[in-house]
Order: sequence, then C-alpha cells, then structure tokens
Amino acid sequence: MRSNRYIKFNKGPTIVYTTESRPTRTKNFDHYKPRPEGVMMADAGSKSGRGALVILEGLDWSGKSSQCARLLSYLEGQGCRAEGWRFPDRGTSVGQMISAYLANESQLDDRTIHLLFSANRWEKRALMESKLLGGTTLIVDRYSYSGVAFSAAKGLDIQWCKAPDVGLIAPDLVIYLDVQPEVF
Ligand SMILES: Nc1ncnc2c1ncn2[C@@H]1O[C@H](COP(=O)(O)OP(=O)(O)O)[C@@H](O)[C@H]1O
Ligand SMILES: Cc1cn([C@H]2C[C@H](O)[C@@H](COP(=O)(O)OP(=O)(O)O)O2)c(=O)[nH]c1=O
Repeated sequence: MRSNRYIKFNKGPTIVYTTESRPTRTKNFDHYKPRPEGVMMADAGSKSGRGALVILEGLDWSGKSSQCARLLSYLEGQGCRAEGWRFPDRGTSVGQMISAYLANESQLDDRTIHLLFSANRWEKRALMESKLLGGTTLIVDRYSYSGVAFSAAKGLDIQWCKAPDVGLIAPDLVIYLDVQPEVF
C-alpha cells in the first residue's frame, strides 16, 4: 500500500491537489481562493476536533471497498466517529445519470460524463464539510483522483480534467492501492 502515487500530488498532512509544487494553506474551507496559476482544492484548515478526510484510490477491483470497510471498523472500534462514503454517489439525481452511463443504458460524451462525476462530488461537498467540521472522519472510496485518471486515460487534457474539481475539499490522506492490473 503506497500513498500519493496515483497522478502527481504534493506531500504533506493535507494533500493539496495542484499543478504547483508548493501547497498553500488557508484557515478554513471558506477562505479558499482560486489562483489562476494553480489547480487547487480547498484546504481543510486546522480546526481542532475536526474529522479527517481519507481517500482510498486504486484500480477497479484493487481492494478499495474491502480496505475502506476494514479501516472504518477499526476506527469505530477505537471510538472514533467515522463514516464510509463512496463516489460516484448513486443516490443523487446526478448519481443516477452516472449509474445509467456505467450500466451502458445511456451514451454520454467523455466531457459530459466527466463533468457529471465532478458535479456528483460538488453536490456532496456541503454535507462533507459539515461532517468534517462536526468531528466525523470520512473514509471515501474514490474521489477526484479517479475522475482525473479515468478521463485523462480517455485522452482528455489533464488540466481540463482537474479544473471542475477546484474548490472541493482537499483530503488529509490519499491511500493508493498499488496493485498490478493482472490482479483484475
Ligand atoms: N487482500 C485481499 N486479498 C484477496 N482478495 C481480496 C483482498 N481484498 C479484496 N479482495 C477481493 O477482491 C475483490 C475486489 O475487492 P473490492 O474491495 O471490492 O475492490 P474494489 O472496491 O477496489 O473494486 C473482492 O472479491 C474481494 O473479496
Ligand atoms: C469517481 C469516479 C469514478 N469513475 C469510474 C471508476 C469506476 O470504473 C466507475 C465507478 O464504478 P463503481 O462500480 O461505482 O465503483 P467501483 O468500480 O470502484 O466498485 O466509475 C470515473 O470514471 N470518474 C470518477 O470521477
């Protein structure tokens, strides 16, 4: 299990998703200011008692769901308040469009589905923020990194792929399950 090996991420306790090498910190989510030179997520800040945003990424079938479940159960056993989330979240109206696309029940242009995956994260952002600020740790199966990797692999420009996720909450930790594709 290795972290930060998926696309290119900066290192640090709060991983900021950026085209620059130097992360920028802000006091809380609301102080996020997009900067023209960088593609950046909002910093979770340092409010004491807030939950951590932990993302698991990896190929389909690499073991993300299993490890999310194990981590969640471990944290709960330690008395931490934690929840398991996943993207896409198929429970929303945008999520249902994504679900139909993934089931080959609808045809969508590569850019359109990319923006829908991003919109699906945006529609959960406010809830994610309130959970984190309320002290709940979120263990999330896939996030923006899947979004960028899958769409860039289709040939879309990587900067274009990152842009819609600017301003989403940056994870505190990204765990990339680095398994060989043959495992699938
Ligand atoms: N450490 C492991 N060793 C062997 N098989 C595993 C391991 N972790 C998960 N699996 C199995 O691999 C399959 C994919 O795991 P899953 O957690 O659903 O992956 P993902 O969420 O990345 O698609 C499942 O059948 C699961 O039972
Ligand atoms: C979150 C996300 C997932 N995906 C892909 C990864 C998966 O192949 C698929 C989600 O399928 P799903 O069956 O929900 O998840 P999993 O394969 O992890 O069990 O969508 C994107 O293309 N863009 C994204 O932004």
